[in-house]
Order: sequence, then C-alpha cells, then structure tokens
Amino acid sequence: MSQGTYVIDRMISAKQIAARIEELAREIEAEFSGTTKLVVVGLLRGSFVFIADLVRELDLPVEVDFLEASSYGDGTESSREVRILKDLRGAIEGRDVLVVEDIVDTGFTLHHVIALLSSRAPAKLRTIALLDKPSRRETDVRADWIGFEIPDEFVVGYGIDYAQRDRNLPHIGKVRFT
Ligand SMILES: O=P(O)(O)OC[C@H]1O[C@H](OP(=O)(O)OP(=O)(O)O)[C@H](O)[C@@H]1O
Ligand SMILES: Nc1nc2[nH]cnc2c(=O)[nH]1
Repeated sequence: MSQGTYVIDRMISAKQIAARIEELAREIEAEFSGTTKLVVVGLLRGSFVFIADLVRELDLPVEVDFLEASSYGDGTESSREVRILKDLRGAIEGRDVLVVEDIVDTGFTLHHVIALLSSRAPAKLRTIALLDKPSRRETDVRADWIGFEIPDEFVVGYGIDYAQRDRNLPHIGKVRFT
C-alpha cells in the first residue's frame, strides 16, 4: 500500500473521546465491582494513550501490564500473522483481566490475544476497544465494550500510527492518500 503523501481528516475529536471514556469507565466499574485488583492489559503499541486515559477514569484497584502484539508492520494491510513481541510481566491465573485494544479491524490481533490469555486461566477476561470496524472483520471476535464503531477507513491518532507516525495526534483522524 502507498506510503506517499497523505492528509488526515478529523473523524473523532479529543472531547468526544474523553466523554465516551467516562461512560465506558462507569460500565467497567459495574462489571468489576468488588474485584480485589483488576489487571488492565494494554496492547502495545497502539493502546498506550487509550489505556492511560481509561485507567485514570476507573475508580477501581488496578494493576497495569502490557503485551506487545504486531501484525501490520508499516503498511495498511494486516499480515494476518500476529507476533507477540513482548509478553505480560505478571501471571494472570485466577485474576480479573481487562484487555485494552485501540482498534479491532480484521480481528486477528484480538482473537489471538484472547486465545493466549484465556489459556492462562484468568478468573474473568473482558475486552475493550476504542474503535471497531465491523465491516472489515475476518474472524469471529467482538470486544465487550466499544468506544466508537467506524466505517472502513484507515485511521491514525490517539496512539494509532501510520508507519509509526501520528500516534501523538490528540484526536482520531482518517488518512486520505493524495
Ligand atoms: O484487528 P486487526 O486487523 O488485527 O488490527 C488491529 C491491530 O492493528 C494495530 O496494531 P499493529 O499491528 O499496527 O501494531 P501497533 O499497535 O504496535 O501499532 C492496532 O493497534 C491493533 O492492535
Ligand atoms: N493505523 C491503523 N492501524 C490499523 N490496524 C488495523 N486497522 C488500522 C487502522 O485503521 N489504522
């Protein structure tokens, strides 16, 4: 896919994201109320901004861990091969776990991570994705909570990159190749 010039059209503002995270946090608190310590697992690298905002909105005892999964390289098409580049630091057996993903597209990444973490016997495993592109799905997977359903556009910002660029945009934008 082209890696030439492109412009970014704003799709979801920072304000809209913040308001949605507040709503999602209340639902997550209800689901995990009474938990001794929730392990919130961020999928690197794309979820680093989302997880930072989400955990600060959660009124729950939390531990934060990270798993690095990659399947896109520098392009806009999934390789369909999910590589785990960094595993969790901690054990999750018997723990309540929330996996935080930035975007579910083909679904290969989330599907792979759910299978991997389920095999470690957590007490409860739930998933949240800021963005969902259901029209692109190639695997039978859906996050338990979704921030925004979006059309089939390649998006960047708020942690999400194109060839490692644009992760620092405060909003979500769609890439338009020029
Ligand atoms: O549903 P899928 O088609 O699997 O796509 C979703 C994944 O693709 C991106 O990760 P990427 O491989 O680009 O790594 P990154 O998070 O380090 O940018 C994104 O962060 C998701 O994890
Ligand atoms: N940057 C980026 N990465 C993705 N990985 C899966 N879908 C997307 C997308 O729309 N944008």
